[in-house]
Amino acid sequence: MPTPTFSARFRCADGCDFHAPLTEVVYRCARCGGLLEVEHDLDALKQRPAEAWKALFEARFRGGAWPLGSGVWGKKEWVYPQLAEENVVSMYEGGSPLLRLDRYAAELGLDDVWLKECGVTHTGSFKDLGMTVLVSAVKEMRARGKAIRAVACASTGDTSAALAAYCAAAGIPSVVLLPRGKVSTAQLVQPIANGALVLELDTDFDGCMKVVQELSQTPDIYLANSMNSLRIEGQKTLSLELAQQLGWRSPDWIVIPGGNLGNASAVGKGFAMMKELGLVERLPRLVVAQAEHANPLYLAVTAAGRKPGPEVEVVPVQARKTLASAIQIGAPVSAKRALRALAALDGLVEQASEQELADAAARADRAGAFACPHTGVALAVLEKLAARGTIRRGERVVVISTAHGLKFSEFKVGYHEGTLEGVAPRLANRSVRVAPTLAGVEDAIAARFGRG
Ligand SMILES: Cc1ncc(COP(=O)(O)O)c(C=O)c1O
Repeated sequence: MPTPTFSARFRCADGCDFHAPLTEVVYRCARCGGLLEVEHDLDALKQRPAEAWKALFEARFRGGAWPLGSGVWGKKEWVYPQLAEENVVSMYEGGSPLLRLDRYAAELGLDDVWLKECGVTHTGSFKDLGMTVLVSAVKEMRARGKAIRAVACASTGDTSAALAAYCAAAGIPSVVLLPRGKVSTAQLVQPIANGALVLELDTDFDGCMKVVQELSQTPDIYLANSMNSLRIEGQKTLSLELAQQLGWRSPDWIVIPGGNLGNASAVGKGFAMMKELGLVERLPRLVVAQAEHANPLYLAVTAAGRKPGPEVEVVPVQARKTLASAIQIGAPVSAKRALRALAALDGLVEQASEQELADAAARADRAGAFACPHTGVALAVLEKLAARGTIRRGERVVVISTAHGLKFSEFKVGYHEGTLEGVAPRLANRSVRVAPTLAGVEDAIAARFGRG
């Protein structure tokens, strides 16, 4: 049988009859102004049976064949099928570990808890998954003669790191708008090192987002935030990859931290596509976890007093300072997309306080993880749902870890030294200063573990 021709294009996510090729500079529907999504020719994809897709994806996974060994480009037909291979800008993203956290699960009265470590990747966060697609698309557009001077984003830190790295690899100028004083040192130094134009604005993320949207009205400055649905296509592979790692079975629950809410919608899209094409039999339930200091989705769903769905109106809030700085977002651009994913995946929204997120990260660390504060938000919400009996023993849970803990060393050190504002560290582990002698070391061991 000849290989079917796979294709994808933009369409209005709100259902207007608006379409555009992926090589066009367009972020919103020309009719209603709503966000776009990437629409795949599902009939063409269905011509290959589910078992054949699984075998193909597995054969490519983490292999040496460039770029198909990438977790994203190994699924190219489902992401951006028409992209010319020479325009792929890849840093071997994806292929991140899925850890089983047995000791942590036992503390919660659960027995099947996994951590999908999206931070174990080139720039240390899940943002690489979407950025490889977006920057590749820009390379393709430039190769076709489109005048794109630079690619720009507003960021709480991780998006800017990914944009700068992929643009540096491709030789494309990048501009990042950061809220001054609200990103970690490690996050700030990444785009600086990769040669981006780093602009620190005296505002919060929502303020940066407003400016970058105005900036990208100029067609030669391409917008790299996740309102650009090319990013969602790459992030969607997270679902495919974790299903693959679980033997093409959906977990019962996925718990994910939510800020601008692009990632939650990407996870929903990945599972919906796998179900439609027969790669998984059922959908998992989706839990979006928000920091109590930046919780517009939680407030909206609670106020509506109903299951989350697209009818819920999300009213922007002034996000307050949170240890989970990358999700300090009060006006989530992808709220509607995420609400659709929550409706499709029988979802829930919960929140976590600063104390809860910090303790949850420390608790998981005690069982071998090294959780960033955003992952801490998701873990704290898992702990609440387990305590409430919503998530039970015998159910499989995957928590999405969105960044590497090392990017947030100020948070980790602050917790254990007891210097985090408003947090009483219940699980602090202080280093012990001892005399440089055998007796000094033995005394310290005895003090912690008792005499042998
Ligand atoms: C580490 C980390 N976790 C979670 C998020 C939230 O993702 P989203 O904005 O897609 O909801 C972000 C980015 O905003 C992030 O950088």
